[in-house]
Amino acid sequence: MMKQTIQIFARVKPTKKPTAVYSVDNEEQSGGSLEFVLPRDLADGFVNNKRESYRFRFQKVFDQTAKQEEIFDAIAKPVTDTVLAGYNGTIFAYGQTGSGKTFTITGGAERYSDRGIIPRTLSYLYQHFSRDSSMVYTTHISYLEIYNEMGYDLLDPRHEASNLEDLPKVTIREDPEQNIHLKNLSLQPSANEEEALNLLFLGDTNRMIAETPMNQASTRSHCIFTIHVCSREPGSATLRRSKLHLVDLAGSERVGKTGVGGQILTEAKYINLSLHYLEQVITALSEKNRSHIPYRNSMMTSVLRDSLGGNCMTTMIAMVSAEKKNVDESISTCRFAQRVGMIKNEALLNEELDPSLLIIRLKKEIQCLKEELAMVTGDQRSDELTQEEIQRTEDQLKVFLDDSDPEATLDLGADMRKIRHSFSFLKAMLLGKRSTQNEAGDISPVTTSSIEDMPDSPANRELLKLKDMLTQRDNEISILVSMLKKEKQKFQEANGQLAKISSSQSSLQSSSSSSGTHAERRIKCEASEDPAHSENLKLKHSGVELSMGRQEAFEIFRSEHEDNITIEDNKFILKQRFAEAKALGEQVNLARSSVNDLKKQLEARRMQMAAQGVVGNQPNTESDPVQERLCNQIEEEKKKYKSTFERLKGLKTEIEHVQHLLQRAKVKLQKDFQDWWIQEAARLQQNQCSESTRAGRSKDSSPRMPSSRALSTSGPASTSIPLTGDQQTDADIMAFIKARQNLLTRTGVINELVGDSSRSTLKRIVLIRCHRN
Ligand SMILES: Nc1ncnc2c1ncn2[C@@H]1O[C@H](COP(=O)(O)OP(=O)(O)OP(=O)(O)O)[C@@H](O)[C@H]1O
Repeated sequence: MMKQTIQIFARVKPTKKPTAVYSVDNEEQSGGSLEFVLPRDLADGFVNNKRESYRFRFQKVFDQTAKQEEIFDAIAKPVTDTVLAGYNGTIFAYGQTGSGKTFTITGGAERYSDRGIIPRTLSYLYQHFSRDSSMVYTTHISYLEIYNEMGYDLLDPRHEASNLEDLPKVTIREDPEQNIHLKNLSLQPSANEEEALNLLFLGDTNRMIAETPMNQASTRSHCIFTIHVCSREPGSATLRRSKLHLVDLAGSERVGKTGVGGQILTEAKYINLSLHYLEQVITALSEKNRSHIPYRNSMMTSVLRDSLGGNCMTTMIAMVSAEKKNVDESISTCRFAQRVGMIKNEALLNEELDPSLLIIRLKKEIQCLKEELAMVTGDQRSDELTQEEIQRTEDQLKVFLDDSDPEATLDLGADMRKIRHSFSFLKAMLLGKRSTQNEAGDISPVTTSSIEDMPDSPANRELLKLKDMLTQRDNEISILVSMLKKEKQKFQEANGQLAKISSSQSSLQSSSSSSGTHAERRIKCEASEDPAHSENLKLKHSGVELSMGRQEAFEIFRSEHEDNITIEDNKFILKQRFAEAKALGEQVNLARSSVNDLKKQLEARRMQMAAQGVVGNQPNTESDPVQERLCNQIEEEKKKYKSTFERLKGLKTEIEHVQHLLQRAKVKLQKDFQDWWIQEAARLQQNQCSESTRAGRSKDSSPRMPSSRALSTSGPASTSIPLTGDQQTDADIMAFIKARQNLLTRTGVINELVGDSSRSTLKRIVLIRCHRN
């Protein structure tokens, strides 16, 4: 059992804005401290107007310049190590909205170096698995989102096609031992790092898609990414099961300060309720002699029950902002952390016996006991042995007789039928042997015992000599066989290595070549400037194929979108990495063929030397400088090969990560465009309505674009639509307007006057179309 208080760390988010006066001190022996100094006027009102200085102790405080790698090394690595040893672990980030919780737990969306705790932990775990051959590991992933006290499975494949509300909710079940089980939360197997990262990406994308401007889920929901690790020694029935929860909590700001209404107020209240219950649990745990801990009050505290005061090694990261306007929230986050730091956890080694192996073992034991019991009670089986049982018993007997070990035993179980059959078999063997000796007309039927009776007889001496020779030959043969086996194994290992290299090389090369693998097609599509390819012309989540006008609007929207620079940067980085990977692949190839060449040379040289030895009738015992040189060169090339291969592997992980970032940015772009398009269409529609009403009232013709003209068949909404004169373009525009109008009339949106930004958008589409035509 490992006893430890919850470890608390603080991280200050980087900012360029004016900060409050604060200081970080990590020099102290017992840990670090973070101090805020408030001038009395700033302290007045919201914190405590009697105090000026607020000092909080942590295991360590990470100031604004801290890198993601440092955070992983200091915070996540020790917890992951305990998970590998079979204990449960939890890391959770707590702080106000925008303080960097997601950045710390998952990572930033722009750079590879911004990878957060989750992807780094996955890399670390799978590296460990591949190095540790003494254990067999299996891993599963689950990703739970808690939003408004409801649980959702972020890895549910239906996520993409359904609204959040229509998905099955994850619910809590408690068994009689008070263990928590989560119904409807899938456990996805992940055999390697790539699969695990894909699951993380899938969950994050699902979380983003479910988000609407009205429901900023990322801010208001809690997310728990759990890695389930199972390990066992090969052949052992003992299993170790441990879990690592990586938790990104909702923003912790107070409800009073949010000042919001309607739907958002409900959410804010819920979030605060949820965090409020978390605070209640923390308070109860930090108080001595509290017997009742109110875990059951909320879903999050129920799920994290083990992490809070239970069987788990838990770490909290308090995310603080040093900006002046956030100082009260930061102080309140630190205060919360101080209470969390008082909670003691007791982590147990999660060992259990594999149920299937246990069942087999128990069945065998029962069978033995039954047989023993039958023997003791005399309640023996009287039925005949089956043919199969007879055969097995005789085989066992032969093995026993052939075994030269005098200590060898014969285990027939407690079955008298088998014992009887064995004696009959032995008797038959003995009688058979005697009669063949007689038939062979031996002058005197010499038995083993008669030879042993005359130890000095010539026959006995001859026999002993032959026996010695036989043993000697046997030994020689076994030495030769084991040498042969070793050589064969070496050969197979070398072959396996080469196969691995060429397969990983070919996978990297094929992703970087133009042969059209999935990854490459993705990149090509991203990099394409042709609108017909650039976004596959489909909004995946709406299932709507883009019309030509909409494609063009999308192109403009994309070029002006804030994420466009990041996307372009990442495309550039990706191209560079592919080029690097290709070059490294070539280097690996080169090193490999050079090793092969050198090996051939060495082989030839050895044969040459052996031949010289035969000719000169003298084995050549002197060391050969040529062979030495060749061996050294092989070693050098091998080193080169190994280090290049490692770099290639690292590059592959980076390429996959950047591909994920790009894919995520693409989905976000499509989603933002979709929202913008709907908004623009609604505005345009409202504008049309108001203009037609005005036109109907005053019969006055409003100013129009030079190219516009009314369509006589299209009713009131079409009177001021800017048309181009091009039949296809105009038909496109009108079809869209009509569909929108129908939809909006049905949903009752057309009822107020708005500005004319939508018309300008349409104008832009029309102008582009005219320009292209
Ligand atoms: N250490 C950091 N270095 C660089 N950028 C950061 C850092 N921390 C946070 N950011 C940036 O600040 C912004 C807000 O961070 P983030 O989304 O992680 O906050 P959060 O606490 O998760 O917010 P929410 O509660 O809304 O989910 C993001 O754009 C993020 O990239």
